[in-house]
Amino acid sequence: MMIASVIVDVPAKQTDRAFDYRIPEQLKHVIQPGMRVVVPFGPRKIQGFVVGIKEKSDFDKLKSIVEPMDLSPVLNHELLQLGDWLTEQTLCYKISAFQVMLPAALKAKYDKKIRLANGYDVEILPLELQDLFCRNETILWADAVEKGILPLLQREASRGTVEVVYEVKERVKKKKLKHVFSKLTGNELSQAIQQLPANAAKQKEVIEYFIERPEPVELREILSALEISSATIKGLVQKGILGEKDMEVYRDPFAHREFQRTEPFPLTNEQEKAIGPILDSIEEKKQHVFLLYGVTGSGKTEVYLQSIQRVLQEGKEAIFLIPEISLTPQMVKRFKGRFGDQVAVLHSGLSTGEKYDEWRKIQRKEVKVVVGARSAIYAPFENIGIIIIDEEHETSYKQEENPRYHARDVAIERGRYHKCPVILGSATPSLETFARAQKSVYGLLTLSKRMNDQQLPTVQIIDMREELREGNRSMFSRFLLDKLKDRLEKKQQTVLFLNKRGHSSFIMCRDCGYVVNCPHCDISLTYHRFSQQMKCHYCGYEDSVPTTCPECNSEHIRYFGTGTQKVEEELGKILPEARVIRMDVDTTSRKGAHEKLLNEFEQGKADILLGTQMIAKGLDFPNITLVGVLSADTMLHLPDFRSSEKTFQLLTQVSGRAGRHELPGEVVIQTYTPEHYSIELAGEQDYDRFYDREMMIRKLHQYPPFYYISLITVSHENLMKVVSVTEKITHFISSKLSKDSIVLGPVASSIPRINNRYRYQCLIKYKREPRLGEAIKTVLDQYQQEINTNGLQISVDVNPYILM
Ligand SMILES: Nc1ncnc2c1ncn2[C@@H]1O[C@H](COP(=O)(O)OP(=O)(O)OP(=O)(O)O)[C@@H](O)[C@H]1O
Ligand SMILES: [Zn+2]
Ligand SMILES: [Zn+2]
Repeated sequence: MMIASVIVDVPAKQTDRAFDYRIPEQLKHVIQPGMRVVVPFGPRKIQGFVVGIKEKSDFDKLKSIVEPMDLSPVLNHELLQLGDWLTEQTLCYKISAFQVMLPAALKAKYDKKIRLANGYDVEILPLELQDLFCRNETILWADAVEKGILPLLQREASRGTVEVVYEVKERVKKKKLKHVFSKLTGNELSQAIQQLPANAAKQKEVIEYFIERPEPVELREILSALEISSATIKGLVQKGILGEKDMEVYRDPFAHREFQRTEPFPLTNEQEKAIGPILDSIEEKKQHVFLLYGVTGSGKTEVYLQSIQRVLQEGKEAIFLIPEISLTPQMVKRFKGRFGDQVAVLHSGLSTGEKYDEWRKIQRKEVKVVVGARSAIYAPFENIGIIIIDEEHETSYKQEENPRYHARDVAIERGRYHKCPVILGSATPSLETFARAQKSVYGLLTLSKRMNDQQLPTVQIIDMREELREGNRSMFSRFLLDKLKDRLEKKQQTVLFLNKRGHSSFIMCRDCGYVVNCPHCDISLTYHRFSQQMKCHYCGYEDSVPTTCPECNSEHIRYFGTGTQKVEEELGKILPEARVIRMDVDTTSRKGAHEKLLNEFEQGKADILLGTQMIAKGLDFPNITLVGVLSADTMLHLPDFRSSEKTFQLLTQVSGRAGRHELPGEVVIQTYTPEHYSIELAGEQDYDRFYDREMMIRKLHQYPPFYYISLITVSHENLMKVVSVTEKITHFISSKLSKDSIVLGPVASSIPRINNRYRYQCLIKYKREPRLGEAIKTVLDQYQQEINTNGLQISVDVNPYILM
């Protein structure tokens, strides 16, 4: 008898182990480790992953596998092992570890069918199958099971003649939004304008919009772009000029694009020196982790590209990770330009189905390079030759839900398996990584000069308190304003950066200082200009903006904070001649908008690019000679020991956008705390001194990289309950650890209540605690009953990036 060990799709403590199932005779040669199967579990039939096959079981009465869900394994041997490792490292359930490695389509609801693979004729199939495929383009999986032809199909699948397709049900991920489109041709529209009454200015504006851009547009977008109400559109719909329909908003922006092929540059001396050890490591087939520490614009990307090229020559595959926010069209162009259609791109703009298609290209070895954000680290390649993590310091590489993994750790683990180099690249490495490079745990490769031999841009720090004292109440210092005017005259471009992170716009009473908070969470509500609503970002609570202050009845209660729209308005007043492109979540929510705006800026259609985090990275335009940072310190005051590091990194990245080509660059940083070392040293672009300074502080306060930390957060509706459970946990953990470790708690989390649940935490700092994982598991076991029945929640984050 053949028996399969199966991890079932029930993420709970009691089911977090393999269950044995009998493999029915007719599936004996079908079932393999790494396949998904349907198994009976209690009264239900659920999905599971086969993790092993054996001949004996300790149990006698085994149930049988109902059917397989795949023709070939979706998780290869390496990824199955990686799942075990993830479980150990992040203390998550096995099933969560497997699921995080797969595209959403394989988790979702779907219709499963089998069809002839592209380029094959029915004649290639055995007779029994020919008949079926002659009559139908696809065969339902369920029918194939019933007819008993799965083994036949499987043989064909391994020859590549048939394939399984999943049709993701619409409901799952695809988002449909109301779009407006023109029912008339360009000429007809022009005529229609003539026929409108003279006072229909708004309607005329809409028609002009469609003459310029005939494609359908999302309703919400045109309303905000033209600042009109939906009544204007309705009027045009009634006249039969426009139509409305629901349309899918996701599209692959690269689908129909031709990419111009580029050739490798001859490397500079510095680049040669940096790439040498990487190429050696590829040659020797040895795992090696490198930090490529190169200032902005020093040609890191070219080093990545040429390393990948070597890997491809060896017949191997490459994974290139980049933060979602930097996964710009420019970056994609550089990869597709060099490697053509050997590149798969995984980004959040793809629909579930499109992501699944890209994943399948990887699995079927149709591509050799994957470029993508965090989850692309699980690309199912089997012969990896290099893994590269660009902007390795970015915190988005840490997943903030279970399994709480860091892509850097996964990369190093996979590199170990494949015996290949792992490259961590940054101009501002994380302290953890730089410290390891200093201790030679990682190889240190340095690019200290910019490509064009230009100096790094000069940086001027402006004290905004001083401005205020001298009567300047504007959000622009006089110095920055002068520079802006100067660039306008010279017809050079400026990037204006507004730091939004940790800086939400809230509603405040100017008379009494009252701030509107969420009634369920101890945090202020965020104002959403578009819907004119206030929203809680933690529980979703929504309310309209009060017209008078609930505290003092004053009418001076309003939106506070500097949004990009507000900056744009102010620019319009002080520099009316400047052409401004604004990039933020509002103007880039539509697919392709991001690229379109950047293209316009590149083509010189604007003088100033104004934006948030999304413009801090990756821009490489020759005409940018000035970068202005409007609010440098908003992030400094977050309750997070990494806030100085994040501020330094961000300021350095933004500054790096200026003067990357022939023209020299200049940076102006406005701040209320010019004396803070992370701002001062970002001004000097002196990473090394920042590193020394910050390391001293980390050492003093016993934080990473001197100590590891783990965070346990307890939450419950009853405050007393939370405090007492956290206290017990703190005691228990302390008793299990060595005296060199520090256990802090119980303390209230920095957001002490979310969705009416109180939150307390216990923070553990340690250098080496092999028994910590076990101790935490014991805690979870002990409270399992309460977690299941009375709503207690305990979450564990090993190496947390968010401490709130
Ligand atoms: N060897 C080379 N010869 C000529 N030009 C090069 C060479 N290497 C890189 N470049 C060009 O120099 C510019 C900067 O290089 P690149 O964008 O690779 O730097 P980077 O270090 O990745 O920058 P950042 O991290 O700031 O985005 C690019 O326009 C690139 O095409
Ligand atoms: Zn008030
Ligand atoms: Zn809330």
